Amino acid sequence: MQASMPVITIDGPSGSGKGTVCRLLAQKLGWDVLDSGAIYRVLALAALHHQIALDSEEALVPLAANLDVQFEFDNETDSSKIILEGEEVTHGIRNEEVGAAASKVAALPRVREALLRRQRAFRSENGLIADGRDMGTVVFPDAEVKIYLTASAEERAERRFKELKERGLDVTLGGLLEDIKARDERDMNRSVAPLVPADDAITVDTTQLNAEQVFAQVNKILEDAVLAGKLPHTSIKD
Ligand SMILES: Nc1ncnc2c1ncn2[C@@H]1O[C@H](COP(=O)(O)OP(=O)(O)OP(=O)(O)O)[C@@H](O)[C@H]1O
Ligand SMILES: Nc1ccn([C@H]2C[C@H](O)[C@@H](COP(=O)(O)O)O2)c(=O)n1
Repeated sequence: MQASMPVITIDGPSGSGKGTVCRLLAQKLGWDVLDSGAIYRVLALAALHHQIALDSEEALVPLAANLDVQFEFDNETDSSKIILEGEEVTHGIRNEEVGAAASKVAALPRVREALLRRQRAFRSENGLIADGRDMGTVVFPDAEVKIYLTASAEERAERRFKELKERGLDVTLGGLLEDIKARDERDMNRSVAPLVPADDAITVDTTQLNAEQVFAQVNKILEDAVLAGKLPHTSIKD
């Protein structure tokens, strides 16, 4: 069964370029993508809407278990549309406030447990590229290929600064660097599923690489995986 359902996991800290690589890979391979961070972000936004405290595991577990969220593919924009409780939140979840809130709810063990099945259900006959923090360690420990992307906090803050400025948001580089360091600290040091590379992950430090160079390195890793018999050669198109 596994050979027909390969999974590639891409884990790493915020701004390391996971989403960018996943999008490029999905376009190239035609595989499905799990953006697990979006699930935590949607849960955090739902908690904020319902005025549920971000450390209340008791209240967050039922919210997570019954989360009314749909990921709909939008042919017009060639991207996913996220609908929470009937309202589109595709862009509303992409800010630092929701990111920090997601990192807080994600630190609660029973919340993670409640979201596990929903994430594993993304495994698809097409093949799956899974983006997150614990894809290779917890959600898909049997993934055929595991990649860990990283970059210095300063470089990640610069990237985010550029992105948010282009979106017209009023942010400072210093503030974003603080946010990134706080998020790293929480995501890497929580008691459950902390952000660490899986033992069998290949690490790519993207600090000095542009997106094209990162994509080239990831492609090389996939080609090597085909040669090693970990991925079917039919799964990698030129
Ligand atoms: N190698 C790179 N060099 C420079 N900028 C990059 C690189 N990779 C991605 N970026 C840019 O950095 C920003 C963050 O990238 P991306 O969203 O892919 O990171 P991420 O790891 O998915 O972050 P998060 O976990 O917070 O969702 C984006 O604006 C993206 O265009
Ligand atoms: N597999 C995952 C994915 C995400 N999280 C948490 C921790 C992150 O800080 C937050 C937002 O993720 P992002 O969209 O920035 O990738 O969600 C996690 O704990 N596990």
